Amino acid sequence: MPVGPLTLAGIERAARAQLPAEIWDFIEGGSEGERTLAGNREMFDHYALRPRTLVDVSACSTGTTLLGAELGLPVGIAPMAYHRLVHPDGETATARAAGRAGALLVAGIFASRTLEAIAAESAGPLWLQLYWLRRRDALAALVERAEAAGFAALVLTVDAPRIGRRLRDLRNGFAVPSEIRAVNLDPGLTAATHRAGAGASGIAEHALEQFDPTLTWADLAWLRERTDLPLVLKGILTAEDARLAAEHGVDAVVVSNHGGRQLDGALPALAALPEVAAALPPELPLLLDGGVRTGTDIAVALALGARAVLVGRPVLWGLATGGADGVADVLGLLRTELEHTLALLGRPSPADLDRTALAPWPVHGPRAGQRGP
Ligand SMILES: Cc1cc2nc3c(=O)[nH]c(=O)nc-3n(C[C@H](O)[C@H](O)[C@H](O)COP(=O)(O)O)c2cc1C
Ligand SMILES: CCCCCCC(=O)C(=O)O
Repeated sequence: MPVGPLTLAGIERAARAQLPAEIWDFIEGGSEGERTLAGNREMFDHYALRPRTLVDVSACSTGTTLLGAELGLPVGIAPMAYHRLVHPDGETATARAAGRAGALLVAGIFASRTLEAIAAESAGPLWLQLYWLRRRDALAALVERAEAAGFAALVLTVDAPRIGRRLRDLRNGFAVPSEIRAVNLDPGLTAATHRAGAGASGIAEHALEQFDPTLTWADLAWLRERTDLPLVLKGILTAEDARLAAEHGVDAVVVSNHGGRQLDGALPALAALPEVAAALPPELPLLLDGGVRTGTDIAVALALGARAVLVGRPVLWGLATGGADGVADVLGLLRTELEHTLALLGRPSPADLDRTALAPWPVHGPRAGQRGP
């Protein structure tokens, strides 16, 4: 009897085999030389775990709380545009799987299913990610709809005044197929997304037209005036910006370099985590995304100060290969791996993880291909 994938890498292989090359490139790719994309993964190799023994681990739990909500595991689904690129059900299937697992779902402003349909399928905490659009009326309308649909927080992405130079998309002349739309936005607003010639990217063209690059800290007040929902900033990589975020009263911060898709050469997310954690008041929830692929990775991020992690591409791999069941497989594997890690590390719950769980990885040299069978 065939055994299903035992790691996210197995699901990745299956997704790659079935997706059209230009969609694969859009999902997997980073910007420019993809150094930050690679660095996100490599940074996890800098840490070793320090297991404690003779600890009762008969009842390990992966649960945590985040902005007042209970999570079954300290994992959320990162906001990603257009889930329908990989599966006809799109974000509603993702929402179903997140709810089943007790994971957070951060729906993207460029979701390809409506906010209301996503909320109807969602049984767990649901946040909405926003870009700072020039058309502030469209943003205000979205905030209102998100509140009405039961979204519990807003996530403003602050690392994308424009889209990074994604060479794969430029080579492919990538444009989003016209039948897949950002249905929560006016079609006039997103038209450029669907056109691109050779050497151009519809995504980048769209962002140049619609994203407002004048966004500064002072603009956060505009959002605050329109909603009582908690405000989360995504895309913070420095202590300076973490301090400013706290001073401006944000409710949580996501350490992120956008999965290596924006500023190439930017710090790997895990490398930025310690300085951001040190700069924030301890009660302010901190999340990390970028390169999280195993339960061990989650444990390392939590030990360095994250309350939870967001996972991006692997969710689209799962969605591509099995719809809601495929996403459930991804979240289930992460939970299984994290639970094993906690038990063998002698830290029975996420709250038991701190810097004492980590040491520098003591062996130098290339470890390529040593990630298991
Ligand atoms: C296909 C794709 C689309 C994305 N779309 C968005 C988006 O609309 N808004 C956003 O804030 N981040 C977006 N991201 C970035 C993710 O939220 C997240 O920061 C990143 O994927 C995390 O890294 P990982 O994929 O290595 O887990 C996107 C990422 C991918 C791969
Ligand atoms: C034209 C829509 C812009 C979508 C941007 C999605 C995104 O952030 C990404 O990383 O890709």
